[in-house]
Amino acid sequence: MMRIFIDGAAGTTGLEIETRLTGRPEFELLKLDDSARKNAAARKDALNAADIVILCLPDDAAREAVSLIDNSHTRVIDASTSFRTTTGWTYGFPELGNDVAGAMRVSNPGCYPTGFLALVTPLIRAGLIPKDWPITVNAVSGYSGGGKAMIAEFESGQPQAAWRTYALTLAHKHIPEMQRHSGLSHGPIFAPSVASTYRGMIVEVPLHLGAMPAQPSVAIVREALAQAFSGSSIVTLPQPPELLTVNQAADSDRLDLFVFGNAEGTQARLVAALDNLGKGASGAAVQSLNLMAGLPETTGLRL
Ligand SMILES: NC(=O)C1=CN([C@@H]2O[C@H](COP(=O)(O)OP(=O)(O)OC[C@H]3O[C@@H](n4cnc5c(N)ncnc54)[C@H](OP(=O)(O)O)[C@@H]3O)[C@@H](O)[C@H]2O)C=CC1
Ligand SMILES: CC(=O)N[C@@H](CCC(=O)OP(=O)(O)O)C(=O)O
Repeated sequence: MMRIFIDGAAGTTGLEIETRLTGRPEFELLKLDDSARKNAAARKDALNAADIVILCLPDDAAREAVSLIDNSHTRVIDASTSFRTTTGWTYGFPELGNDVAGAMRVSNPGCYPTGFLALVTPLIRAGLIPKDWPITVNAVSGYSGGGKAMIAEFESGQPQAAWRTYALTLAHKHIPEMQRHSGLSHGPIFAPSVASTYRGMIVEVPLHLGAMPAQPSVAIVREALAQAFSGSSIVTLPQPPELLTVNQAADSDRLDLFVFGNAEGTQARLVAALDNLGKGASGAAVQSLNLMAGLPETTGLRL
């Protein structure tokens, strides 16, 4: 049995991972009781006793946790933003060709970048989108994306907006990883928003196909994505439902991709649907854990 320690197991992402791992015979979960879960000495012992640790902490606490590991065998999956563009860390998106199975340090992708990178990276690699193309990404997330604090706000009983946008300084923390792992020469314009629903997410990239140098057809774009993810049962291109809602992939660990186009074939909307707590966080972490443990990647996932 591999020993697993979830640092931050009482938080939104940590609890979801613990639920997915509970009862799995391959893993022994190391746990700290409530009085010790923020005690640095107790955390240090657990971090060093584990074969694989999963950090579900705010950025500063995640950096601290990594600094507390003083042995060479403990492997790390970090759910925070801290190491997603750090040299020496493997970006935990195996469908993009990253070697997660053999990695010592894995950064779990951000929820929005997961949708964004699945939509654009294969098209950039195929030469259909130029690296310097001006890209915009619009997105809506369930409020659990903001962790315990935002959940408390939305569930306080006070009236909440049905939808609100944010990151109006155009400097959201996910832009660096979107740029780095897509291969774009500059970051996209990113317009995220939150809806008054617990979980689920839509990430959309509109494209003027007719203005692009390769002028790819909608069919070519769809085929490039289908080919890129042909080996995956997590990232797929299902038939679009009649109504595409923010809850399309909620309560699952799937990443559903759609390509819509106008009749002339000059414009497209690339759309990714996922659960911010599924493939956007806990599902991706469990997928990476499976690979690092030498197990089939979908073990214990909800597809
Ligand atoms: N929610 C989401 O959809 C996603 C979140 N993430 C990332 O995952 C990480 C966790 O997020 P999320 O679960 O939403 O956040 P939460 O706020 O829900 O949970 C964070 C947990 O960390 C605990 N914590 C804080 N500081 C320490 C510390 N020094 N030592 C031990 N525990 C500590 C908190 O304790 P307490 O309970 O006392 O506050 C809380 O239980 C973040 O980096 C976030 O950015 C990534 C993808 C998606
Ligand atoms: C709705 C909401 O507030 N979402 C969070 C992102 C949640 C997330 O998954 O970000 P990390 O993976 O980087 O933690 C935000 O925009 O900051």
